Amino acid sequence: MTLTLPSHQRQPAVLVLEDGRAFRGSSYGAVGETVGEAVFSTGMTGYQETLTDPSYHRQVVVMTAPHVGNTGVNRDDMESSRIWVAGFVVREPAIRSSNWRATRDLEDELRDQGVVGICEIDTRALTRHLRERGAMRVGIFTGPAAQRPVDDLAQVVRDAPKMAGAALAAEVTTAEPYVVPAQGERRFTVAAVDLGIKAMTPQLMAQRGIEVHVLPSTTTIDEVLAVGGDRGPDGVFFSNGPGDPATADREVELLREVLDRRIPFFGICFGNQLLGRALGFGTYKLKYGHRGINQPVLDRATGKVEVTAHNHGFAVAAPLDTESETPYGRVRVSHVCLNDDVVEGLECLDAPAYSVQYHPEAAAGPHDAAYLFDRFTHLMQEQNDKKKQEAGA
Ligand SMILES: NC(=O)CC[C@H](N)C(=O)O
Repeated sequence: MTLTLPSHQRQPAVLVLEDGRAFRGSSYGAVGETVGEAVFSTGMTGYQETLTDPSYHRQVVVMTAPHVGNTGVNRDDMESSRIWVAGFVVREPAIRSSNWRATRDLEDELRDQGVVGICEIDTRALTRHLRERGAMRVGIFTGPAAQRPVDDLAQVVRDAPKMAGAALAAEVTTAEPYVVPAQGERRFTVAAVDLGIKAMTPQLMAQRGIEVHVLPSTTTIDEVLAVGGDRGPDGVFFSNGPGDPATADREVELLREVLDRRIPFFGICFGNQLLGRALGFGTYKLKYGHRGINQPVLDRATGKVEVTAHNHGFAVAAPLDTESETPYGRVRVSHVCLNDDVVEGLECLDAPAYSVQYHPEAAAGPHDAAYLFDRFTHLMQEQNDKKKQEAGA
């Protein structure tokens, strides 16, 4: 295990935003260049889960926590098989990892996975800039690339694709279907469409007796219906994932097929945005998004406030104060973010479907919202009971 490089061994590096603002610092992780959308995460812990969350594909993540890498990386906190962030920005890397679960240093992992990063820059100033001007494209240039004129580098950044309009599910989804078995007795079988799924999500379902069939994003309705044999799936789940929900027309059509058949549906994050679209709402890009593990969300049914994990740059445009009439009946906004009133959850009142914009799988994050997984099993149980009654009647 090599220790994180002392600053005198680091290479010069520069971070350049699309509006021309530049921050000079030192290389961190792999040396090279990278571009992506600049976003900031306010999580004080959980950097390994952030780095390996496929929703961060094509995003350069700025950590507002000033000291990163303290607990190294381990085998258990991977949310997928690799790091997905396009780049990583930290104020000060930890000089050494110190945690009983650590298997190696974060910087070694970043370097081995070719993730270009920058450290020793003023991440507070950068975060304030992004809050004021909004999320924008960014480049990190380290080693020889850092010597090029900033104007040239800013042009490289402006030539990179934007996040608005990006369809990215195909780049992160599983190539082949796989099954996560139920723990204990199997009570339900669920088809989970992988738009960038995090490993914790099927785990939390499995703990509740759900056998989870994770399917590629290109899955057809027939493939969904084939899950669970002759009975079909007890429920369908759409995962979190990267990219602009406005581009996901095929997935929205698939979801409508699910809603038409009244199969219980649960969606997280990207899945919430796609339920919104399937119901006829629009989606839009937030100025700088929500990313962190301490965001207050109001459950409007109970009046309770949950402290929750977020990672989204887009949101659903649904009216907060009235129920909406949709092709699938009445729909209400079930959850809102108390920081900015952004829609954080949708509930169909006449169809077995609901979703949340935030992350009840909480990897990393508080477990306040774990009840949403129980709601899925209740919904499936209710629907199965109804079917039995109808068959008996
Ligand atoms: N974590 C997610 O599922 C993110 C959804 C979507 N890509 C967004 O940024 O809003």
